[in-house]
This record gives sequence, C-alpha cells and structure tokens, in this order.
Amino acid sequence: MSKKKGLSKRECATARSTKAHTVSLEPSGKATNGGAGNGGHDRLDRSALNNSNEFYDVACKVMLVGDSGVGKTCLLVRFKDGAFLSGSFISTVGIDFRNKVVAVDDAKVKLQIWDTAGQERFRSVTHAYYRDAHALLLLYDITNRPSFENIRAWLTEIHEYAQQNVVIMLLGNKGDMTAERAVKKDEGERLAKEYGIPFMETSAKTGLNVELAFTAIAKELKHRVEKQPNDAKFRIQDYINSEKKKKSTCCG
Ligand SMILES: Nc1nc2c(ncn2[C@@H]2O[C@H](COP(=O)(O)OP(=O)(O)OP(=O)(O)O)[C@@H](O)[C@H]2O)c(=O)[nH]1
Ligand SMILES: [Mg+2]
Repeated sequence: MSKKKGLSKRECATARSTKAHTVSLEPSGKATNGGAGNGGHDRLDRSALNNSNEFYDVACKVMLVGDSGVGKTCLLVRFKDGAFLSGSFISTVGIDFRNKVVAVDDAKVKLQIWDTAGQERFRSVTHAYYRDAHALLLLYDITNRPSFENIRAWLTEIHEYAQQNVVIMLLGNKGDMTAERAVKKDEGERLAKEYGIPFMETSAKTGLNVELAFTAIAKELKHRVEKQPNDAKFRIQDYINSEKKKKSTCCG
C-alpha cells in the first residue's frame, strides 16, 4: 500500500483533500535529487514508513548549512529533542535528517531537516541535496570570525545549487557565548540585509530563538503553498520581530 505522492520541485508537498491524511515524501528524489547518494534515499524511505501515523498538511525540506563546528547538529538536536549535545565535538559525516511536525496556525507542517557536514571534503555530497531544499538555515558561529566571513561564499554556493526561490535564513549561533563574541550582532544584521534574508542569533545551548527559527521557516513555507491571490504577503522578518517583541514584553 503506497501513500506516497510526488513532491513538486519548487513547492512543499501538500495534501488537503482528506481530513486525516498522511503524505509521505517522495523518496527524496528519485525524480528530483539527481546525484545524491543512495544512502540518503534508503533512510528517507524508512523514515516515511516509521512516521506513517503522523498527520500533516504540508511537508517541506529544510537544510542546515555552514562551516564545520558552527552548531548545525546541535541546533537540530535542540529543536527536535530539546537537548544540548555538550562534550566533545563529533563532526557530521556526510548528511543525515530528522523529521519534526510543527503546528502553524490551523495546519501541521512537517519539516524534514537535513543536517549537512560542514567539512570541505563532504561538499560535493551536500551540493546534490540543495536543489530539493525548500529552505536553508545558514549558520555561522558568533565566536568564530572566519565562519562569518565564509557566509558570502556559502551564499554563492547556495545560489549556484539551490532553487531560485529557496527560503534562506542567516543564523548567528552560540549566542550564549557573549564573552567570546567575535562577530557583532549588527554585522550579522547588515550582511543579512544586504542579501535580503532574515537574520537572528540563536543558541543551541540555551535554546535562544531555536524554536522561532524553525517555526518562522514553517510559516513562510506554509504561506507559500496555501497562498490565495488576495492574501497579504507573509513577511518572515516582520514575523520574527513581532514574536521577539511579544516574548520580551511577556517575559521580561
Ligand atoms: N556554547 C555553545 N556551544 C555550542 C552551540 N552549538 C554548538 N556548540 C558546540 O559546538 C561544537 C560543534 O557543534 P556541532 O553541532 O557538532 O557543529 P556542526 O556545525 O554540526 O559541525 P559539522 O558536523 O562538522 O559540520 C560542539 O562542541 C557543540 O557542543 C551553542 O549554541 N552554544
Ligand atoms: Mg554536524
């Protein structure tokens, strides 16, 4: 029994025809993931099966990218499990993914989050996955200046390999390490503004803005999929700013 439906290359997969439904993602991409390795496809197949009890309306692929050590894996673990991976740093080998369904307004958005290896030697593996991504979270480490200086190169790579309309968000991670800060917050803001992408500082350690980053992405993608011609445009940076404001007024 197959419940799988194909994914449009440009849009998230949607299903709205039945009340209770599950749409499994097409095994990454037979059709759309070109040169990606089979390992990823096999894992994706199994995951779709394991999650068949989870209902969702929209399914999207999100990729975490950025230099090695900036905290991509930790950010994903914080979001998925609410935990922080402290201790010795285990660099990701190749690529892996985790699924999480988030509630956005009246809909459930399934985020399939791909955690990539930042090390240069895995770059060609990562490139093959870009074109299926609906959103990219691009991270640097606020205590590591070179990781920030490499952001322009990452953006060039993204523009080369990803879909033209991919949602990009810049994240300055390790926001808890203020004593070791090597990149000012307004430098991150300025760079993001220059490229017209949303920005915030995060911390996988404390959880600062982690939920917000993924929820904002889910909201943006859901709006894109379900947008009616007369709907007001969803502005992701405005949403982030208003959520931050709400938090600061409610919780000091
Ligand atoms: N203080 C602090 N440490 C962090 C944070 N995020 C990650 N780290 C630490 O930074 C190191 C690298 O984190 P990872 O998440 O493994 O880095 P990565 O970007 O996945 O690295 P690659 O897999 O090599 O690409 C680990 O020792 C983490 O404990 C954070 O927000 N704050
Ligand atoms: Mg990693």
